[in-house]
Amino acid sequence: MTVNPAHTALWPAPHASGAVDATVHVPGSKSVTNRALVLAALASEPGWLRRPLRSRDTLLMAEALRTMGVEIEEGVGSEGTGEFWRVIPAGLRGPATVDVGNAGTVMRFLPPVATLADGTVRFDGDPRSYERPLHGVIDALRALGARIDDDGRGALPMTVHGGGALEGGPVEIDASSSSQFVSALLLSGPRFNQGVEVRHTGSALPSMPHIRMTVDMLRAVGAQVDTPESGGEPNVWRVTPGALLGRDLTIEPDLSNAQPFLAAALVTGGKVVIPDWPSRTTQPGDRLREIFTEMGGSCELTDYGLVFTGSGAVRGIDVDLGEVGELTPGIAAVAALADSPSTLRGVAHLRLHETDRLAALTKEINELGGDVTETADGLHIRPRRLHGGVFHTYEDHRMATAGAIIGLAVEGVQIENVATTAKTLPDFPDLWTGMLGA
Ligand SMILES: O=C(O)C1=C[C@@H](OP(=O)(O)O)[C@@H](O)[C@H](O)C1
Ligand SMILES: C=C(OP(=O)(O)O)C(=O)O
Repeated sequence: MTVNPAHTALWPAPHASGAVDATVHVPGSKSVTNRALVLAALASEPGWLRRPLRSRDTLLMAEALRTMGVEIEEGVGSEGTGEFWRVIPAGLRGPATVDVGNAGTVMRFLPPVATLADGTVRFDGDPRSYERPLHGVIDALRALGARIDDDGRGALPMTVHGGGALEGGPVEIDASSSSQFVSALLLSGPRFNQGVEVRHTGSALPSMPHIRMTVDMLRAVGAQVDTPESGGEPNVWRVTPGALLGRDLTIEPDLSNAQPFLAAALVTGGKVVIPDWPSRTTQPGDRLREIFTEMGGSCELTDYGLVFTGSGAVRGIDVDLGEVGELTPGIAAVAALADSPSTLRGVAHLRLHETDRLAALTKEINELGGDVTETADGLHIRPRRLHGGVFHTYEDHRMATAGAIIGLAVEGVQIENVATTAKTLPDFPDLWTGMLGA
């Protein structure tokens, strides 16, 4: 096996010599960009995405849709409007091969789309993608009338034999390992002959804000969606069949990717401004306003954006992160630098994210001298004086940014493969050094 030198390269994480004071323009949301691409591809007229995120996960999504026949033109708008993608839907077709990389959104959102294609669509990806749960999507699609060949594990690689249409209707799934199973079925639901009714039957469903994001974005393109919150049964979502509108959508900044920059203000007692922070959003990163305030900061949401200020003190926290699991690595990093212990709960499913995040955080923080223990569904973090060393990242973008947060406060931290941040934030190293005024 050849080793990619980028994967073993070490990046000296910059140490902050004082309080940071910066404005950071954070690129667009991965979750919004990839939903917008799917919905635009399924629409009955062209649509626009403005300021889309250009990162590995979103470029994989765009490329996959292109291989199924969708046209996506890229351009730059007039002054100040930034880049745009114009999506021109077409009859979806195979044969096609989709590389999902290690993008949960691509591997889960596209198999339902592929059932609508005329022809076979082969799905493959990074080695880790073979281990990430997909059974909820595969079993549900089979129950709704799709023909799918996999190797019997209910995982990648697999082939969807698209028949040009899918019957759809009611289906039960256990989405306790990923909310993306529910989002995947809902996103394509309007295009199934009978729509779809998804009933989650397992234990706690993680990442509810991401399901709300799916529902909001479906409604914005004209879909009719009934949800538990709109008076329906608990754990049941129903999408009525119907055509989708093309939309002109400006993508919000990725609030989960704003996390390391806010954390920088918190751990250095400085100030960071994130322009264009939305006043209303379904992004889970919006919970950072509350979580990082409890950990010692304060924030003000203005018309310009979010102004976040650290106080100099960093406090531990006891918090259930089940709704906002993707924030866990950054919160764990801050917790390791706090003045009191933390307990992070409700995130057992992170063991099947980009890497086993609970094991990776425990190992890497402890190797810098920390005291972290894994629990059944999270982490106990007792802050200790940390020292420098190599912070391994396991091809996980959020491990790399977590290590960078620790590096601000601890001299001599080296991040392995910082390039892995390209999954959702290719500009990370430049934004980070820019924030520090380097
Ligand atoms: O739908 C989405 O865009 C996402 C849902 C969540 O997945 P899980 O429910 O699998 O945690 C989240 O962690 C992921 O980063 C993005
Ligand atoms: C879990 C994540 O990604 P994915 O969309 O691949 O599930 C994440 O970005 O933290």
